[in-house]
Amino acid sequence: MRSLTVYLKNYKKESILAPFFKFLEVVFDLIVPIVIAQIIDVGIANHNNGYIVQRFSILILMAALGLASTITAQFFAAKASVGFATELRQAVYDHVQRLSFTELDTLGTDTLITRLTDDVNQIQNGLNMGLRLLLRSPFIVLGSMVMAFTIDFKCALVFAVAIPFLFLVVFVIMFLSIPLFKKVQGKLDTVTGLTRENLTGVRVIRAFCREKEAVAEFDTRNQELTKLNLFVGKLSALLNPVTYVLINIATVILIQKAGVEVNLGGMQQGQVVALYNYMAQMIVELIKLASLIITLNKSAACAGRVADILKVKSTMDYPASSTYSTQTSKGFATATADASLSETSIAFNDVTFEYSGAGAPSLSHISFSVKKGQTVGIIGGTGSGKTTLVNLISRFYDASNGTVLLDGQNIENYTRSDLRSRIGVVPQKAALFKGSIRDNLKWGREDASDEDLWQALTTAQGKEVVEGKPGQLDFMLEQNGKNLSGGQKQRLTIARALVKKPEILILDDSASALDFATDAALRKSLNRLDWKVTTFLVSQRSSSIQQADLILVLDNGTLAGKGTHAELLRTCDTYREIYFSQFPEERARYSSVSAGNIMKEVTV
Ligand SMILES: Nc1ncnc2c1ncn2[C@@H]1O[C@H](COP(=O)(O)OP(=O)(O)OP(=O)(O)O)[C@@H](O)[C@H]1O
Repeated sequence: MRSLTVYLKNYKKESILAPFFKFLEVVFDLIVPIVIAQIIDVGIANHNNGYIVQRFSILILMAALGLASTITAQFFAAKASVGFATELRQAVYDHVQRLSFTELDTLGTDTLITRLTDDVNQIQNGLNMGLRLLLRSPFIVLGSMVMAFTIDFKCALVFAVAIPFLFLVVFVIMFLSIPLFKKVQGKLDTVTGLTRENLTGVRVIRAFCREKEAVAEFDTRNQELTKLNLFVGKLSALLNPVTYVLINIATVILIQKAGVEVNLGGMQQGQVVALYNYMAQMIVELIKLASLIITLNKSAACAGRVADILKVKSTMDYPASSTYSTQTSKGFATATADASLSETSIAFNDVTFEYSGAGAPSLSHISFSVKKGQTVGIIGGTGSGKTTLVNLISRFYDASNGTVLLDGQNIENYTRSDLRSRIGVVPQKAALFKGSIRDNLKWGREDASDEDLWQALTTAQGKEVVEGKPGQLDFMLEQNGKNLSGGQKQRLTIARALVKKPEILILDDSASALDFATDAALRKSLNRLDWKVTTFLVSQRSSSIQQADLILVLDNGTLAGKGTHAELLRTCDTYREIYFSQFPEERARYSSVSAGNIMKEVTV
């Protein structure tokens, strides 16, 4: 939590001035009861109107100065807390952007959203209140005691005994509720997650008539959150009655003692009024302190959660500059040392990969190499590891064992920007962002001209889609591109990757929403690109990858076969199984010819 104070460094002046002006306000507040006592004991007692008017003017001056101090303190506290929250939110967001997918998978999106929004807001509130009240309340409480001692020693002892009790109550309740506030935020994460899941999947919920179950589950989680919130609220609410009881007992004792003193002539009535005023000021301050402590507890819990995110270190490092020209990649010679490697675009050298906490590898001992300009088809059953394999090429994850090589060099030796500029990825789930089609396509390359964008759209079979929209490239997409169909989104995401003119193009099942004719047209135009590109085509459809120079067949995380379509039909059972399940008529033809002349017989 202390680590977060670094985000206050640009607001040092404000963080000092806010409590300073609060302190001035306290001084003016503490002078008031003394002036009132003088009006009673001197002005009223001696019927001295001039004195009363003079002291009354002082009271007005104190009030005016107090008000000015309050406003100034509020201004500085607001400036510091809002500025701090802005910097903290930005820092957490930047940090999250630098984390690898391994950390993001472990943390989870829901808690990141709560921490970036609600938690940062709670910290901002806590800081604002803290800067204004954290010093004010103790100043008033201790200041009242000091002033009481200047009036009457015996009566002031009442203050001296009551104050430690009051602080004890405040601290006990504080220590009991801090861990509970952390739990409340955890439950809030769950409710946020459930809300997100239910709202994004609302169509599916309705299609499967699961509304009742979804509402029931939300209700349960919401009730849990409410119950805990109520419990913490009740615990915190104890603070006010307990402090009231203590302070009222102290007031009764004070008035009794002061009354006796006045009767004995040791004190004047005005002084009793002043002592009572100090006690009353303490009540008000302790109530404020109680709500301040509740707010501070909440923000302390939230600050801990935000600090936890900032403590997470990315397990993926990128070199400051690409080191591949001087370093030898693990197990492989440098490109200059081995000319054959310079022809290799991507190579996997005995790669094994396990997701953090998964318990078993998703890819085991994968080895293959792909020449520049080749098209690679990746096929396999659901969950066989196809996406995982291409994610290692983009370095979304690092291999647990073995090496991934790009141009004969360990992929870990490339800078982030170097790597990203070489690889164009079209993910399985088409993701587009709020903005014009032009803005979205330019993610591929900032300086791309409209002509470049249309060219990419033509290749991606998306030209007609954009031509059909009002404003064409200026057509505004809604969040997640939800005003487009699934197939239209896929075409735009493919075009976005092509705008970059990458050396390596990865299409992760990204033509699944296209009809067969469009899919075929897309593959045809990808073969006619005017730059040399190595293409990875992940697909469930045999027809989509049949023409590839190399097909990788995955089965439960292992490489069941690699080769061309014809080779795999001869050598790989898994491939045959997939192919014949999609082209059952070919099975009969396959059985009727010998494995030797299958290449001629099977339609490719
Ligand atoms: N983030 C993750 N954390 C843990 N396990 C994961 C994660 N992503 C995938 N897996 C697991 O890794 C295995 C391979 O998943 P992958 O997404 O690579 O399969 P796939 O062949 O692309 O499947 P599909 O064709 O359904 O897209 C699966 O068993 C899956 O459960």
